[in-house]
Amino acid sequence: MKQDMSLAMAAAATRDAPAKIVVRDLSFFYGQQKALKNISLSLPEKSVTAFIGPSGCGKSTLLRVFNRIYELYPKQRAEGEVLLDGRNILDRSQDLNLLRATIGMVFQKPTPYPMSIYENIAFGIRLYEKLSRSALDDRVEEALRRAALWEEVKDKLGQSGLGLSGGQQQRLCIARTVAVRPKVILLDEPASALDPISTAKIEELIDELRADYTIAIVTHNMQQAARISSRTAFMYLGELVEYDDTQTIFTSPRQKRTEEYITGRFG
Ligand SMILES: Nc1ncnc2c1ncn2[C@@H]1O[C@H](COP(=O)(O)OP(=O)(O)OP(=O)(O)O)[C@@H](O)[C@H]1O
Repeated sequence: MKQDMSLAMAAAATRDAPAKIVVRDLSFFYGQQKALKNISLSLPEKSVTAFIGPSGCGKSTLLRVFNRIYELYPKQRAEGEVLLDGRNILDRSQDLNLLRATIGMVFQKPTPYPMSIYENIAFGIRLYEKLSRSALDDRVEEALRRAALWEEVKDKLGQSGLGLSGGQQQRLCIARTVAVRPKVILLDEPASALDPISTAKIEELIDELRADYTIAIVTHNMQQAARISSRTAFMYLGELVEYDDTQTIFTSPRQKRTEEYITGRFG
């Protein structure tokens, strides 16, 4: 009941929030295969939007378009527009390094760099800013605190990030993303490789980050989508089937296919 109330409040706040990202008629191709079909939707600012749908429906592909990771692969291309604060990030003139600092991404498998915990955070900051050692120390601490990891690592900042547990590694990756002060954070199944306690920590963290960042999360876990997002998009075979307040999607979806999916009748 408490959860229903807070979701309803989050949804109401989201309805009034300005759009941070506006997707217009977006299609995506892996060679000849059209993996996203004319998607249009807006992500409200400072809120969590969840993307759900059966395997292969295009959730990760959509997230990968938002920071143009696909550019690394020659046969992949996007058509349409993705406006961030009104500017089309698919435009050729967009600086990709700047884009990836503005729109950070965390993957399913924790991917710390093979360097110290401190350097995992400091490395990205140094790419974009020239800071004194003490200012850098402060930024590293701030990022680790934001990711609820500081208390666990403050006495071993010089040790390898690879020596942390899976859940801690994932929070380190979130800290690394937050450290460069992005506007948007993309999370691609960030907790699916983690145990329930680590998953709960990541969910708590997302709940805190929503106050400052626009967050898009792909998840297979429908309870997780219901717990942490205020808007939910249901995708199927590269199409956006339904997009609404999370509570509406989970309690009274308009499309039959959405209902079948959330009630576990397919997928
Ligand atoms: N690198 C690739 N090359 C060719 N086709 C791809 C590639 N990556 C994904 N696809 C195809 O694009 C479609 C969408 O895949 P995508 O990974 O975005 O789906 P998804 O909803 O995230 O799936 P999952 O939940 O299993 O991660 C699928 O048909 C998939 O086979």
